[in-house]
Amino acid sequence: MASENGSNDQILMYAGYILIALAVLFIILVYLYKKGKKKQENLESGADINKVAAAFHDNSAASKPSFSTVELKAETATSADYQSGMVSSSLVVLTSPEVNGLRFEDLLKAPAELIGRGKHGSVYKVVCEAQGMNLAVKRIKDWTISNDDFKQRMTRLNRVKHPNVLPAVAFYSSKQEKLLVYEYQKNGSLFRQIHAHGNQSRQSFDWSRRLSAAARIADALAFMHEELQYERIAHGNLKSSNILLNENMEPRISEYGLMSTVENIQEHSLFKEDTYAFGVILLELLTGRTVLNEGLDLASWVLAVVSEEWTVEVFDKSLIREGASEERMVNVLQVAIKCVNKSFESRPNMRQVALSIRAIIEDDEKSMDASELSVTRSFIDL
Ligand SMILES: Nc1ncnc2c1ncn2[C@@H]1O[C@H](COP(=O)(O)OP(=O)(O)OP(=O)(O)O)[C@@H](O)[C@H]1O
Repeated sequence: MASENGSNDQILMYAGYILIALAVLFIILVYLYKKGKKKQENLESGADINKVAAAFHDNSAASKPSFSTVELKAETATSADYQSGMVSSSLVVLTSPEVNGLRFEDLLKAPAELIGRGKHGSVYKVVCEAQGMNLAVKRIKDWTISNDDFKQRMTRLNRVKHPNVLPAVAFYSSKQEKLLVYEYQKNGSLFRQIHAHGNQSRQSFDWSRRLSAAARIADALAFMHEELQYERIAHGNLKSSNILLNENMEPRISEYGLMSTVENIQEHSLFKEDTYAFGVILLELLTGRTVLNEGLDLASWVLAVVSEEWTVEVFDKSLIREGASEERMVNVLQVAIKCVNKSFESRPNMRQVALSIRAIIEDDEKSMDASELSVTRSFIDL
């Protein structure tokens, strides 16, 4: 009898174990089902795309010189996601014959390298072998512009072309971040050209090349301002690191229209902000100094020096050494000082600035012709 009771207890105990095991199994199955469902929802809402993009950037941000996104693909989106077009459809490729067929996954697959972190985001160099080109991808986080407004702006900007403005070749937009894709410019920026000390490229950046760069940038800005006057899209973040140099060392303004916002800015001051920024670039070209000097911003430093006496002290020593015309440098300095006027109403618009610089170039050319003529005459006289 006692042994019968004992075996009943054992049966009950085992039944209890089985019940507990079944309950645990049930909980695991419910958890896995919910997780799978959530993943599907995320994919539909595009959250995986962000995850892919985030992984793309975080990986290179960890200062890896390059990476293959084969790992990232496994971690985040599956190849079925790509085939379904869910991922690639998020990248809007603007009309550009050079990047025909560029897809989001091409960007993700390609080796990438962080080349700079700015105030508004980071820039990555991406080598796209399929397209046979190098791209620069700018990632902007937390820009409050709506997706629709952003798309509208990019589409509008794409219709305004100028040889000295670098167009975006593609863009991607989500609530959290925007990606802008540009052609990579291997000769770097105007900032590097002006401020790269002690190397040959700076020495070769002589007066006529500086003046020509200034004229092209001014012409391009004047053109963009006129074309985009109605939509009120200015550059908004103009600086020498956003002026890139193409294969012929000609300047191309990058990131046009990415930062300019119309909120709280009076009707005409928006474009005059660009005039101010252009004035600072002129000062960098003239002085060879960076934007911050001895605790002062460049415009205040120049104004302080100039107000003491009209002086050549501000000019880049390498320009003096090469024998650049002091008169012409002073003319450009006068234009720059007008541009950085504290009151935006008193600043010229970019068309006026462009015309002034062209007039200075003409004077420069005339005086060069005249000096060549006098050299020839003196030879003849001999
Ligand atoms: N298309 C490009 N080709 C080559 N270099 C680029 C390209 N776009 C940007 N760069 C370089 O990448 C670096 C980082 O650019 P980024 O625009 O993020 O910095 P920034 O201009 O200093 O700051 P921000 O524009 O965010 O205020 C800069 O040195 C810039 O010259």
